[in-house]
Amino acid sequence: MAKLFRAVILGPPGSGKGTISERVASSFGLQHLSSGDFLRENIAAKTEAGVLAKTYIEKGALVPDHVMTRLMLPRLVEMTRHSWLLDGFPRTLAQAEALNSACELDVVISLNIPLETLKDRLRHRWIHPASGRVYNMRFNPPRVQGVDDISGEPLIQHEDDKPEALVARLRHYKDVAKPVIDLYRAKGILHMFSDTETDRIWPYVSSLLSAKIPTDLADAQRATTH
Ligand SMILES: Nc1nc2c(ncn2[C@@H]2O[C@H](COP(=O)(O)OP(=O)(O)OP(=O)(O)O)[C@@H](O)[C@H]2O)c(=O)[nH]1
Ligand SMILES: Nc1ccn([C@H]2C[C@H](O)[C@@H](COP(=O)(O)OP(=O)(O)O)O2)c(=O)n1
Repeated sequence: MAKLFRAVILGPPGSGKGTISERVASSFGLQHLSSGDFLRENIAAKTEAGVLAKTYIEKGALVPDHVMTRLMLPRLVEMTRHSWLLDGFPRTLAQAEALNSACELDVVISLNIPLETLKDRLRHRWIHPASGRVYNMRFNPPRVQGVDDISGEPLIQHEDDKPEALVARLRHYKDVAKPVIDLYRAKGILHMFSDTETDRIWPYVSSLLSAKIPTDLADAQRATTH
C-alpha cells in the first residue's frame, strides 16, 4: 500500500485555510479535518469537550491544549488509514508536540495574509452551520443572499468573526503561531505562502502537493473520494 500522506495547513483566522483545504481535498483526495468545524460539531452535540470549548470560543480565546489534543488525536486515529490534511490544528507548540508524538507530517503549509485582508474577508464571511459550507459576499457569494446554495437553509456569521472578537483572535494567533512555524521550519517541512488572494496562492500549493504526493497515492485517493 502506498505510503499515506499527512499535511497540516496553518494560518490566522480568515487566511483561507478552509478554502484551500477544500480544493486540496477535491484535487488530491486527502481527507480534510477542520478543527474549527469539528469543535462546532462537538458544541452542537453538547459533548463534554464541546461544552467546555464553547466557553472559550465565545470569548474569542483558544481552547486549552489538553482539550484540543484530547479531541483531535482520537479523531486522527479513526483516520489512520487515510491521507489527510489537518486545518486549524495544531495551533500551539504544545498541540504540535502532541501531534508530532502521534504521527509524522510530510508537509506544513503556512498562509501569511495581511491583517486588513483578514478583517475584510471575515466581515463578509457567511457559513451554513450544518454543512460547514463557507461563502463570502465578495469572493464566493451564495446564489441567494443569506441562503445556502444546496440546502436552502439560512446562512449565519460566526460570533468569533465579529470585529470585537476577531481582534483578540488575531493578536493571540500571532503569539502562539510563531513557535509552531519555527518548529516545522526547523524540521524542513514548512512551506510559507503570502498573498492577498487565494486564487493566486492556489497554483503554488497545488504544484507543491503534486510534487510531494506520490501519483499512485493521489490517484488511489481520488478514486475513493469521488
Ligand atoms: N475576497 C476574498 N475572500 C476570500 C479569499 N479566499 C477565501 N476568502 C473568503 O474569506 C473567508 C475566510 O476564508 P476561510 O477559508 O474560511 O479561512 P480560514 O482560514 O479557514 O478561516 P478560519 O476557519 O476562521 O480559520 C471566507 O468567507 C472565504 O470564502 C480571497 O482570495 N479573496
Ligand atoms: N486548535 C484550535 C482550533 C480552533 N480553536 C477555536 C478558536 C477558534 O476561533 C474557533 C473556531 O476555529 P476556526 O478554525 O473555525 O477559527 P479560526 O481559525 O480561529 O478563524 O475554535 C482553538 O481554540 N484551537
